[in-house]
Amino acid sequence: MIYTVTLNPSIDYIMHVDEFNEGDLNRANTTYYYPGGKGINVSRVLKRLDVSNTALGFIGGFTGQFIQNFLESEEVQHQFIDTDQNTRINVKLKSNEESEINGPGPSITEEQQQQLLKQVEKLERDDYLVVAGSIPKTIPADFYNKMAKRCGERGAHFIADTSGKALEELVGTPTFLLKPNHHELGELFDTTIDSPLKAITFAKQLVTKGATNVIVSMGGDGAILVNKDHAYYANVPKGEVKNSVGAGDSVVSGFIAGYVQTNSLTEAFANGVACGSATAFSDDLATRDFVEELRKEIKIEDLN
Ligand SMILES: Nc1ncnc2c1ncn2[C@@H]1O[C@H](COP(=O)(O)OP(=O)(O)OP(=O)(O)O)[C@@H](O)[C@H]1O
Ligand SMILES: O=P(O)(O)OC[C@@]1(O)O[C@H](CO)[C@@H](O)[C@@H]1O
Repeated sequence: MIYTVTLNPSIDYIMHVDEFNEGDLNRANTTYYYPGGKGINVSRVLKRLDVSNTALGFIGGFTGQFIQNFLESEEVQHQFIDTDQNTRINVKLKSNEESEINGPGPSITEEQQQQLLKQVEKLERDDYLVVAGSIPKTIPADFYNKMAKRCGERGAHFIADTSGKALEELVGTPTFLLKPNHHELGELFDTTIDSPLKAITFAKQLVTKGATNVIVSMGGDGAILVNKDHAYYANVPKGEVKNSVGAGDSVVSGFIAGYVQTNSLTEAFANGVACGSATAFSDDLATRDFVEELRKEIKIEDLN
């Protein structure tokens, strides 16, 4: 089974405003409400790719109820832990530029954290656990490490898509896949990643320190996948970017779907990139047909 973890889910409130003027009354012409949080996005896209999975994490209040109803309407399984407080609402403002305001989210008690760790202890050999998103302030920054350790003990694959202190804490911990974008990788090593070759250099350091595979997505400039034997580069398809929210998460979904369906890392990587672009070129998340269409445009090169 594949499990995703979202410690701080959200309703993503998407507002399209023709021309946003700071300090003025602005009126949106279209708005959308989607369940959000990186793990939940990974779950929704996996389901669209016919890969059954279960979403874990903390959820609460009327906003949490909306997310659960939405996931049920899409037949995404979930086993969330109730937080008593409202799940946050993140505002995604789409005008000439894309701006985001993410809420802090509810407080998570020590007891609730233990409940989640207990769920992870039930994982079985060859299961997958995907942790994705930031760690809220009330949870220690090394919380993902505790999950990674439990996965290791159970023989399950641990995958992380996170940034900042949470990513820093994971360096040196055995992981099946880390998926930073080039900004997050640059921040980790206090440098600017401005080319695939530079991304490969720093991704290799993560491999040396315990990551089996590292994918670095670089928006419209392609992506790399590095492991101890290879350094692959993938181009991205051409198209109009409508929505970058969830594009990185979709890379993770496409990779996992490709890997469990074909057992080939290069096929998984290409599928991941196709899936990221299918989301970037859509209003909501990628659909299976669109991923298949874009997959044909992606070529993988081994740069090692
Ligand atoms: N301009 C683009 N053209 C084609 N594909 C794109 C473009 N921008 C993003 N993508 C697709 O989305 C994927 C993820 O993009 P990016 O590297 O920006 O990740 P991210 O910053 O983690 O995403 P997110 O916005 O979800 O946090 C890319 O690997 C690619 O497949
Ligand atoms: O605050 P975090 O956890 O860093 O990011 C949360 C978030 O911005 O990431 C997703 C897109 O990747 C959105 O659905 C969600 O609103």
